[in-house]
Amino acid sequence: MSQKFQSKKRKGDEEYKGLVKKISIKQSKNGSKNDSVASAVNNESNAGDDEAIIPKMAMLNADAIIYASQSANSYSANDAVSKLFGEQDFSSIALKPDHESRPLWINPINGIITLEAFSPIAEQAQDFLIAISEPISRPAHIHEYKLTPYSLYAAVSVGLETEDIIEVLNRLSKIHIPESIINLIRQCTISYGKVKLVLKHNRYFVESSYPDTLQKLLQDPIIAAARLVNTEEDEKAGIFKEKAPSMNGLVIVPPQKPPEKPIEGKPETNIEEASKDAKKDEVDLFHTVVDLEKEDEEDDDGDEVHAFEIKSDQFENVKKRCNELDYPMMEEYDFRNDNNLAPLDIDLKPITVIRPYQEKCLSKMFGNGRARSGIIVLPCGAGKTLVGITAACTIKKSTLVLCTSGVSVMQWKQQFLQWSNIRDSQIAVFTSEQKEKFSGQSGIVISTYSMVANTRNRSHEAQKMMDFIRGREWGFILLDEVHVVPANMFRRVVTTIAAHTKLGLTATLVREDDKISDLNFLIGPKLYEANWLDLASKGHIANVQCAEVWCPMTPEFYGEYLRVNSRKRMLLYVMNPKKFQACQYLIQFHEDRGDKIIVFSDNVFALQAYAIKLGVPYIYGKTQPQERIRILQNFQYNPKCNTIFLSKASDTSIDLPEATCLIQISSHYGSRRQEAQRLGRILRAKRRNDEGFNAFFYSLVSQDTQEMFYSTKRQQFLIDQGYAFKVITKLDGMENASNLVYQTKEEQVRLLNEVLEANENAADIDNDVEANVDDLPGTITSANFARTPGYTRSTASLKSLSGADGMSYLESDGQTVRRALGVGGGSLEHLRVNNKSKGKKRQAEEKVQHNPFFKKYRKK
Ligand SMILES: Nc1ncnc2c1ncn2[C@@H]1O[C@H](COP(=O)(O)OP(=O)(O)OP(=O)(O)O)[C@@H](O)[C@H]1O
Repeated sequence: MSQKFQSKKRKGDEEYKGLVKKISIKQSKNGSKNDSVASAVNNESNAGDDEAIIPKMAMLNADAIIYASQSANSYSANDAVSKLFGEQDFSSIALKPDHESRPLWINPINGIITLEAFSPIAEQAQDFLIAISEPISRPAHIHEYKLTPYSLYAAVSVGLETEDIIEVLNRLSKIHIPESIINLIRQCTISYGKVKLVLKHNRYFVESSYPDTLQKLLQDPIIAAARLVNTEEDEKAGIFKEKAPSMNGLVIVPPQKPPEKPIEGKPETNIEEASKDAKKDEVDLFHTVVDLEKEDEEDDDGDEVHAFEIKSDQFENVKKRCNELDYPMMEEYDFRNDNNLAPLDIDLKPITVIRPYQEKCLSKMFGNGRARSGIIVLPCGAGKTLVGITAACTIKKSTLVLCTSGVSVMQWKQQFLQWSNIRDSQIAVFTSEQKEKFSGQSGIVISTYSMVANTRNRSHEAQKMMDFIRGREWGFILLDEVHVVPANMFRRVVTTIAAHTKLGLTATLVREDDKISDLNFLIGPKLYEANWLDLASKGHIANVQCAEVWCPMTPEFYGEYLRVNSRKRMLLYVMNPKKFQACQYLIQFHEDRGDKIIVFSDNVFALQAYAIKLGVPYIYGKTQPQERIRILQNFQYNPKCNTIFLSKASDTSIDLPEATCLIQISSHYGSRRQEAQRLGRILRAKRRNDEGFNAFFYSLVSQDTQEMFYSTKRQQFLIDQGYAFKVITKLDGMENASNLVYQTKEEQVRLLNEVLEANENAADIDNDVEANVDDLPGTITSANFARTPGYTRSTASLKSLSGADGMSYLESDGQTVRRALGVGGGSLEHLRVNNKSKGKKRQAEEKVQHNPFFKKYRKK
């Protein structure tokens, strides 16, 4: 087990112990466990709004853990070696006789589930585990998941029930489910998912199949005061039927009909059929999970649903109160029966075929014929946009889409027009530049979080647009890149706009500020999370070779690095001449192979210095829109423009499927999310289905500097998704390259002086990003593609390429770091030969005729 892995584990265990301690103190103060929970609820009620919205899940978690830690010793066989394993000694737990055919094991102390990903039923087991637990780490052979109160809440939200979860887990487990885990599941699911908030005919109803729960809620003074007693008109309208008087005035909602058309555009692919047959045996073995959902539907049909109405201006208070009472309300929208909101005439175009995993996440959202609010997590480039559009086509009501930048706004609009039959007049854009309204009763508005959440300095036009957005009821609100929006901005948006269904989309449900829990309650539970490597193996996203390239510092740079303050240090390790050379060498190497390369730097000083020195075009926050479009178009369609430099401005929202190689020269501290988003720029590579195709992701780090620490931190998310980072300690062949920059000591010292003379602010990241990104027009779309010259790009055969062969590397898969010099049989030279004629041809072409586009970027 690697040190990193162990320290992560230790940290998790310490957090648990911390919680246990906290709870124990509360218990001794308050006398009993229940009192402690009650006091926690009271404390939360008194806390600010931010905390009150989050129920006491952590407390539940801690309660369960107390149980677990008390019984920890009972898992030890207490033999001679037990003490070596401490609390992790589970030698007394008996394996089931047929444990070999069962794929998972559960840690009774911390709820971590270890899955054998090579088991024949691993795929189905993964589906189940995704529904009930958080994926922690999913490399090729062994996966780790963790049961948490949030994940169990999400499980209940998509229709799983307590006993079913325990039953299926038991079937899949090599050991009998430990008592501590059963307790955790029971405690976390007992009250969740039992109460729903349903908006019907513009009236809010609290619904449940458990009348006792509703009675309990009605005993709360705040909820009781918010209740609206049903009138006779309701009965006449036939919406409800009074239950027996003993039900204290609760009404019974007629059972839901199953949806006529579950999801628009359901694919009927042969692949699906074929894999169904092949997996029949496994499915038989796994029938419990599959049947579970069927049984649910059947049960649902027979269930009596009870409800009471609440005043519409009180729904936020009731929601908050239910959270405090630990009965968080799931939000569901009965869109098929909503005759109040004007319908939106929108359908997927007949040519649109959604992929199986896209269908799977949508089935979690629309599983019971209503629309559930929640979050869908799909890798970058896996098609979140189409998932959102399909959801809008299913709900068919006015839709508000919020994105992080003006660029994304334009891309969303273009994608709506591409995939659906929506008319141009029905789709409006609200950005700092355009303030459009749709015509007619219903339509789509696409805007940014900042436009909607901003409360200061609104222009008259913007204010009118805001009144338009706030003054109406939205059937659906789509929240793109939910993980990046600051919590307070998010709260402002979600609480001021009336929407029946909220869907959050993201690739990286990690926030460096650990505010993910806010999202669970502001939007809803996570409905689905896809496996990156799984989608790559099926060709939906590209296979990527990841490598960290270690660049030694020159003695002069390192001497200054040890001397100067931390801001200048950053500039020194980014501007290290050896890194310059590595970058240039990799660009040449990959251009010769026929790759299109993006070089990322979030530091503008370095971005400009590298790009100008290497004669390559670059885009950063201050680049004018016209110039930006010109550069991107050249990158996409000009065979002579194969490399561009981009700043932080293009981390997300840039769709360049031509890009097949990414080199990162400067990255902002240890952001795991940013690293994943950058990788996302090449996951959508057009050529991903070419035989043997690999995209390449290089992170250049200066050896023995802070950058190495940040780099390791940044990679963690991708390592958890199963990506293995090769560490290249020496780029094979670089020493023989004669045309590299900064070869002589004089040149290196001159560069050092430039860095030392640079203003302190030169170490800043591209701060113009947020300010400018809203103003930037979209990247190349099918609409403006028509206006571009008819360039085509020939593809090289990549059959024989297998990665960074021949380089000296260490491999880091999160668990091992091993030296593997020259492994792979090939060499850089060998790889170059495969595309040599093509590379030579290109060089020859360039020699003859310099493209005027580059002139500006070549150093005079
Ligand atoms: N079902 C599908 N059929 C054909 N093409 C698809 C499908 N789904 C997605 N795509 C294409 O895949 C590409 C990536 O999609 P999209 O931009 O929605 O990804 P994303 O998940 O939002 O990525 P990111 O997180 O990086 O923004 C787009 O070019 C899109 O048109």
